[in-house]
This record gives sequence, C-alpha cells and structure tokens, in this order.
Amino acid sequence: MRALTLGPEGTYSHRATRAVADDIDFTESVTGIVDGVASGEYERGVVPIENSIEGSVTESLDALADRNVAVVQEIITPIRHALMAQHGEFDLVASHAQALAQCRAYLDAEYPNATMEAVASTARGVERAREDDRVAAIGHPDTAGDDLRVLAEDIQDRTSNATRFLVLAPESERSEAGGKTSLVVYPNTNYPGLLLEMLEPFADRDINLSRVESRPSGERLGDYVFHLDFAAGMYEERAKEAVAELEQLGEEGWVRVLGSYDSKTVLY
Ligand SMILES: O=C(O)C(=O)C[C@]1(C(=O)O)C=C[C@@H](O)C=C1
Repeated sequence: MRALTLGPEGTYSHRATRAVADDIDFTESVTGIVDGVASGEYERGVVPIENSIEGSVTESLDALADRNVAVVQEIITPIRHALMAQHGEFDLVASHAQALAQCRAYLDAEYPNATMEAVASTARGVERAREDDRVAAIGHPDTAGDDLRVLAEDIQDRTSNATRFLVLAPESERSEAGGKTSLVVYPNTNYPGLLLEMLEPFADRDINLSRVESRPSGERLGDYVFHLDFAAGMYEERAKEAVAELEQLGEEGWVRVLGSYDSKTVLY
C-alpha cells in the first residue's frame, strides 16, 4: 500500500501512517496529502485532524471540504513531546505550530526569552536543530538520533495529549461500514434556527454527534462550512435517514459524506 503523509521522516503523522502502510512518501503540506489522494497518485493519505489540547488542524479540514476523497479509518495516537537540541544554550524553538501550542505553558515557564518558529512539521524542526546549535526542536524523542540531546521529555501541557488522524483513500473506496461517519455540509443559507435544524435529524434518531466544527466558507464573512462526525455507520437506516433529512435542508448548498470508518488507537 502506497501512502503519502506529512514529512520529513519522523513526524507523528509518519508514526500514524506506519499503522496502515509500509510504502510511505512525504510532503510538507497537508493540502498536498489530500491532493495526492484525490488525484489518484496515492492509495492512502494520512492527515492530522484534531488535537486534544490545541483543537482542529484547520488546513486539513479546509482541504477535505473542497476535494473528493474518502475517509476509510481514524487513528488516534498519544502525543508525548520532547525538547531536543545540541546543548542547553539555545535562542529559538522550532516545531510545528500545533506542537508549539501544545507545549505553550512549559515553554513560557522554562524558556520565556526563547523565540518560537513554526515550521512545516516537528521533524522539520528537528532538522533545523541539527543544522544550527542555537535552535531547539520539539518532537518525538526518537527523532533526536545521535546529534541531538533530549533536554526534557513529556513537555506537553497535559499528560493526556492525543491527536486524531484520518486515513484518506480515493473516492471509489468510500464505505458505509464502520462505527463512525464524517460529513461536510455547506448550507449556503442562513436563518434563525438553521444550526438547530441541522442537528435535529441526528438527535431525533438517537445518533450521537461526536464533533461539530464550523470553518469559514471563504465566500463571504459569516458564511460557514460545517464538519460533522457522528457515531453511526451509513449502513444503518437511521444514519441514511438523518443524512437525507440534512440534504433537504441545504437545497441551496451541499452535503458531502466522506465515509464511514472504524477507529484504531496506535501506541508507539
Ligand atoms: O509535525 C508533525 O509531527 C505532525 O505529524 C503534525 C502534527 C499536527 O499537525 O498536529 C501531528 C501531531 C501533533 O499534534 C503535532 C503535529
């Protein structure tokens, strides 16, 4: 199975991808991963979607809203960050923006004068630290190798730090099987009670919504695309009915079912 994920080698996305593929290529853009699958070049793509401390990976949500791919699995993995550098004297900390944010309290307390630099991935930050002895990186401790010292481990602001990744496949592999389903909804209208009407089809059928996220549509201010996840598979009659009701609401817009899938927790 040939898969594309966020690189270079050693990212948390890479670790999650190892659970579904052994032939793994890298790109430094999440949108590029979705494109790689939508174009048919890759059989699988793995993108980070949400973190328990810092919330949505908005670039992933936006890329899923306007490209045709299927979600075929969810991977949840604990995230335990280490601070790595050539030595303890550094001026700058380089990492993925999500990782920097997940360690904000630690960095403020321990390194209040250090500059933060957001780079494309945690592994890219590690490469920066390897090249420059004034730079420290935040990432998985295994990426330190022989050149960097692990100065501190478990520096995330909460012990229960976890990230959710989605495994993407070409649209033709969209499945109705699984305990969870993801949808993207663009109502293209706005009136009092619209959000309530969007959620009622699920409440009426006892379907638990596990996530509701709004993202700007980009069309006009105050206009949104909604990402909904619910705990039922599209093979279930109640899920089919709820989605059909939702489709009627948004006659001016659209509803895209990304697929039903199961969840896997990966420890490393
Ligand atoms: O930079 C990486 O290592 C990634 O795989 C990206 C990413 C993210 O986008 O959330 C994945 C997991 C962690 O939450 C930190 C960064």
